[in-house]
Amino acid sequence: MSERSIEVVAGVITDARGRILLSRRTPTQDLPGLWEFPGGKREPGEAADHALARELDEELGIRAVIGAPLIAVPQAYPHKRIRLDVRHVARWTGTPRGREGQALAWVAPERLGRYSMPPADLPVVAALRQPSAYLVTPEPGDDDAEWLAGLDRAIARDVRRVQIRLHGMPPSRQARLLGEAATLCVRRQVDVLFNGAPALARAAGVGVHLSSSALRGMRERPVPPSVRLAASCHSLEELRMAEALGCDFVVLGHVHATPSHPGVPGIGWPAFEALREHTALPIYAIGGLAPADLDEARRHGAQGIAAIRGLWGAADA
Ligand SMILES: Nc1nc2c([nH]c(=O)n2[C@H]2C[C@H](O)[C@@H](COP(=O)(O)OP(=O)(O)OP(=O)(O)O)O2)c(=O)[nH]1
Ligand SMILES: [Mg+2]
Repeated sequence: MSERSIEVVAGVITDARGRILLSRRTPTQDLPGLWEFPGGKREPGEAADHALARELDEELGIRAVIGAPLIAVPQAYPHKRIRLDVRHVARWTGTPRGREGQALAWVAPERLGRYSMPPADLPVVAALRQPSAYLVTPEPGDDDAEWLAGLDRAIARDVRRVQIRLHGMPPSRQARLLGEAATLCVRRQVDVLFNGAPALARAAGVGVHLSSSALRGMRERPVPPSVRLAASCHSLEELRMAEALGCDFVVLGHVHATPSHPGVPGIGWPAFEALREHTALPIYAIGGLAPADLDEARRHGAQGIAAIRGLWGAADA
C-alpha cells in the first residue's frame, strides 16, 4: 500500500476517578460501532495539539489543554493508512456530550479491553495499561546468586515485565533458577514469561515467550488464554503467525545494531513502522535500546522497549 497516510489525532481524557472517555463511531462513519478515543483528522498545516483541541470542541463541546504524547500508531486499513497520534489531555472544562450523535462512555482503564475498538487502538490501550519496558535476562554465567541479585536490582529500578532466558544449562538447574526467579518476580507483582519449554513455564506458573524459531514451529497456542503468550518476530510473516496464535504482545527488531548480535545491522525505525502498520499487536521494539529511547519508540508506534543491557545494568547502560 503506497498512498499517503491520514494524520489522526485523539485524546486520552480522564475524569476525577481515573476513568477514560470513549466515543462510539456512528453507523454512517467508517469502522461503524467501534469505540475510540475522541478526535479526528488533522487539517493541512494544523499543529497536532491545536487539531485535537478543535476536534474535542467540535465532537464533545469541551475546552481542552493538550498534554504529553502517549503513542503514535501507524496502521494500514483495507482502504487507507492512518497515523493515530494519541495525546493525554492535561486539563479540560465543560461537560462532554456526543455533539455528532455518538454514544459516550467513561471506562475504568482495566475495563478498556471489553470495548471493541479499531486495530490502531489496541497498541494505545496497551500503552495505557501495560509495562513500557520488557527486560530480557542475560545469560546467568556461573553465579546463580549474582544473577538473581541482578534481577532483583532491575526490578527495584521499576522493571515490571521480564523474559527469563536460561539457555545452555542442564534442565535441573534451569528449572531451579526459573522457579527462584518466578518467586522473586511474582512477590513484586512483576509479569514473568519464560523463553523455553512451555511445560517448564506452566510448572513455574509463568507465561511463555516464543523465540521466532519456536513460533514458526507452533501450530496452536501452547498455553490457555489465561496464560500470557508472547513471541519474538523479525518479519511480517512472523507477526502474522504471532497474531494467529493469539499472542498478547510481540518483540520486534533489531531496530539498532546490538552487541548481542555482532555484525547484524539494525532495521531502523522506518522499517519498524512499515511492519507495525500491518498488525494490531502491541510491540516492544528491541535492539540497542534503553529507557531513554522510550519516547522515540512510542513515536514510531512501539508500545515500549525490550532490552537486555539497557534494562539490566545501570540506568544509563
Ligand atoms: N478519532 C479517532 N479515530 C480513530 C481511532 N482509531 C482509529 O482507527 N481511528 C480512525 C477512524 C477514522 O478512519 C480516522 C479518524 O477519522 P474521523 O472520521 O473520525 O475524522 P473526523 O473526526 O475528522 O471526522 P470527519 O469530519 O472526517 O467525518 O481514524 C481513535 O481512537 N480515535
Ligand atoms: Mg472523529
